[in-house]
Amino acid sequence: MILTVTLNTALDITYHVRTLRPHGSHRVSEVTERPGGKGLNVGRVLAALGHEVTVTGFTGGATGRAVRDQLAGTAGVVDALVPVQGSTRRTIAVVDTTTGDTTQLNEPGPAITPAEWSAFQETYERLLRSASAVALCGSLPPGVPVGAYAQLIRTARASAVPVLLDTSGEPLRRGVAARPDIVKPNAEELAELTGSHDPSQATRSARRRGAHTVVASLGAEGLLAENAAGRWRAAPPRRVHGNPTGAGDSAVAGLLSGLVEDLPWPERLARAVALSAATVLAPAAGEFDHAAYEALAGQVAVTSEASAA
Ligand SMILES: O=P(O)(O)OC[C@@]1(O)O[C@H](CO)[C@@H](O)[C@@H]1O
Repeated sequence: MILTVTLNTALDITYHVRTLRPHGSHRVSEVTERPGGKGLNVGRVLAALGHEVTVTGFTGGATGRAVRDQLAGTAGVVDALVPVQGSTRRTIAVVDTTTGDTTQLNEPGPAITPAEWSAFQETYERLLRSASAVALCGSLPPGVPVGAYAQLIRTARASAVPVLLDTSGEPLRRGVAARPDIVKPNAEELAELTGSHDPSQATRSARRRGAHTVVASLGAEGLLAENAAGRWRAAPPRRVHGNPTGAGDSAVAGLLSGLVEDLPWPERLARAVALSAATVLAPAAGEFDHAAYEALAGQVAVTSEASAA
């Protein structure tokens, strides 16, 4: 199975409003509630692609129960979430239906105790024994050490399980230094990590810091990937409009499925870009428009660039 880790799970609430105005009062025309946090989205997309998935991380309180109840109805996803005393956070995405822009509000998450963190590490080590790959995704809730991902990467590497990291800030910096197989930052996270706003320079710099393969998500422009074998750009055939929440998570699902199927890198990237675009066309994170995915899959342009120095 593929294992995804979401230490800061969420109940994702998406509101649609006609025009979002700061200081204004708004009528919500549509609301959806879904299990969220990046790794849960990755897991749902992987399951929809036909992979066996186990999700772990922390959940607690009434929001945690809502997350678990919905996951229980998701075919192909095994729930190995670790219960905690605190309450799973809510994250709010407000979609302005006039402009198509999305505004996000992410709560910090529950405080995790040292005993809960230890319980998680035991669960993680046990699950790694039957994992073909693991993805470590999203922010850290309060109480989890900032070097948590670095530690989880070292554990995965010691168990010879390929590991992908998708996070930001200091957890990303420390995680990259622990030499993950793949790191998938967006342009902003990559610039913060490396100090460079030039994606080509920044991917190279992130590799020098320890990541074997760097896959940078560049929004509507697609992906830029670099490893010892080469450098590729993968771009969707056209700009798609919709809710981008979770588009990066679908790209991660595409990369992981390609990894366990042992696809060549250009095919992995094409799949990741098609899934990502098809997610923008779906109303909520962790879902994608299947017909659009099928249509886009053959239309992603992947070009090989001069190899990295
Ligand atoms: O606060 P984090 O963990 O960085 O991001 C959380 C989050 O915004 O990311 C997902 C979309 O990628 C949402 O499902 C989720 O709520």
